Amino acid sequence: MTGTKAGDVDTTVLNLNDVTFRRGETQILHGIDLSIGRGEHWVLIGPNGAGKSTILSFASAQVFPTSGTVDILGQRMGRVELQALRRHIGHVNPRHPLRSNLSVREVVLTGLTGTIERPFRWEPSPEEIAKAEGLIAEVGLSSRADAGWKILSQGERGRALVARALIADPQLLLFDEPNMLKGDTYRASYLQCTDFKLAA
Ligand SMILES: Nc1ncnc2c1ncn2[C@@H]1O[C@H](COP(=O)(O)OP(=O)(O)OP(=O)(O)O)[C@@H](O)[C@H]1O
Repeated sequence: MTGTKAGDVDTTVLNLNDVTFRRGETQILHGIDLSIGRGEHWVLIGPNGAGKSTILSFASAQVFPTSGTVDILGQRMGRVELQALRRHIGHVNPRHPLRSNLSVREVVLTGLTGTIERPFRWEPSPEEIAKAEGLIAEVGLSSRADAGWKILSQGERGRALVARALIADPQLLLFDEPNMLKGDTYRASYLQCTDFKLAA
């Protein structure tokens, strides 16, 4: 879909080649080719149920396609350790599947481990905590840093997820349903995203 050459690790951050996705008898995606180069900004637009979130689940190294290949940051899914790959991807997912009641600060810190839950025995460094606090302030959540996930509003969760997505200085930043972020938060996160991609 772009002029970027597939497999060009230096300039291609994401490459989907002839990807299909099937669940049961239902063919959800078929024959998807998508190549995204470093520094490019893309928007996926389509009707409800078209498969946008499913494509983002491949791009974020969360879900394997039924067939076809997915290369993320020069690494082929199925041939790399997914958690290591996820640490380089910022994914703002409105269906963030957190089960425990981590605080905002802890959720943001899971961006460093590439996990949903806080890993057993993992302790962030003082520098990492300071970075989390800075991002929490940037998304306007400082007064909620100790609040548990379960009591957060949808908008507050969205802000926390933006900070989580940015904390590891990702090489690939994905927003699912960015319209859940309103006003200044959205603008701030978008500017961060733009700065990052221009610098990459
Ligand atoms: N694991 C699954 N099992 C069965 N069906 C699935 C699964 N994952 C996705 N689907 C179906 O695939 C279709 C595409 O879903 P997806 O969430 O990717 O759409 P979308 O384009 O993001 O939609 P929306 O704009 O409504 O968020 C939907 O009909 C959904 O029900």
